[in-house]
Amino acid sequence: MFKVGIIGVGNMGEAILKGLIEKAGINGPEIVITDINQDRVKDIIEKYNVAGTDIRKVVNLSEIIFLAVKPKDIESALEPVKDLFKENQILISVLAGIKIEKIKKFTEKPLIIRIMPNTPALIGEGVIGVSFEKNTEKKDFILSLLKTLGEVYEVKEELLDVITGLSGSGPAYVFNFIDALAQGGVKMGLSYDMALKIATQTVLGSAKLLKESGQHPVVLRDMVTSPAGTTIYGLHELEKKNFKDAVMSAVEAATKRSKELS
Ligand SMILES: NC(=O)C1=CN([C@@H]2O[C@H](COP(=O)(O)OP(=O)(O)OC[C@H]3O[C@@H](n4cnc5c(N)ncnc54)[C@H](OP(=O)(O)O)[C@@H]3O)[C@@H](O)[C@H]2O)C=CC1
Ligand SMILES: O=C(O)[C@@H]1CCC=N1
Repeated sequence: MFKVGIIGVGNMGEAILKGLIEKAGINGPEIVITDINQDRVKDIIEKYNVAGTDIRKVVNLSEIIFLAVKPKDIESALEPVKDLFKENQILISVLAGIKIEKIKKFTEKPLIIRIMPNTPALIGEGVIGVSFEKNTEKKDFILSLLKTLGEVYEVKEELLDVITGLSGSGPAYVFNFIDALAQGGVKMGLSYDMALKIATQTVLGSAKLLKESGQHPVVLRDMVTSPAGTTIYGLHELEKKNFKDAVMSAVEAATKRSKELS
């Protein structure tokens, strides 16, 4: 038996895999993976020293199975193996939008858990929303495993859509913001390389200050903003371009899209 099986080792499957090996102390040979993309399988086996096999063996041989295919591929992944699941297994779906109820239509046997991680799980700095199909004595174990990937928030299943729109998709918004900051620096004369480093540290340092100080973001914002100084001129431009409106709408739109995927 393998401790963990992963079906679909794309961006998220690899993030979970790397997190489990580097942060949860699970050894490569205790993990088995499968993917329809054979080049991907080969790469991942070489990179992490995991086992690779077909999906039937992954389902047959794993205690915990992460399902990390795109929502559109759920049927092609689960239909052929639906009769292979066993009562004592745990099936953890990372699929955006796909409800536990839908997964149970394929199989009633394993305990089904839905998570919504994000890519910073690659370095143990993720956010992971989680909903359990039902209460289980395995909950503490699963939560401790997920905590190695980042901060874990247990929520009612319907709120996983919001977590998807906020932290699941959030890294993409943040990377766009960092790139935009850097490009602003380039427009004003810095090299992109230097501007990107400065933008990245500005976001990281601000996030750390917010977290470690426990202060409200508005208090920290006001600490930066001198009367008639530079910052208020910059903030005014963001206000004119509806920055907060744009960010709130992004979370709203992604949340709605997650609901549509079900
Ligand atoms: N990327 C992210 O930041 C996040 C993603 N998610 C969720 O994670 C899931 C995966 O997303 P992501 O990793 O980005 O997607 P990817 O496309 O990068 O990875 C999915 C992998 O699964 C493979 N695959 C498709 N069908 C099957 C099948 N039947 N059996 C085995 N493997 C299959 C794909 O192959 P091929 O490419 O050839 O189709 C691909 O290699 C999605 O459901 C998404 O909602 C959740 C949180 C964050
Ligand atoms: O874009 C997506 O659908 C996935 C879900 C959250 C992040 N990426």
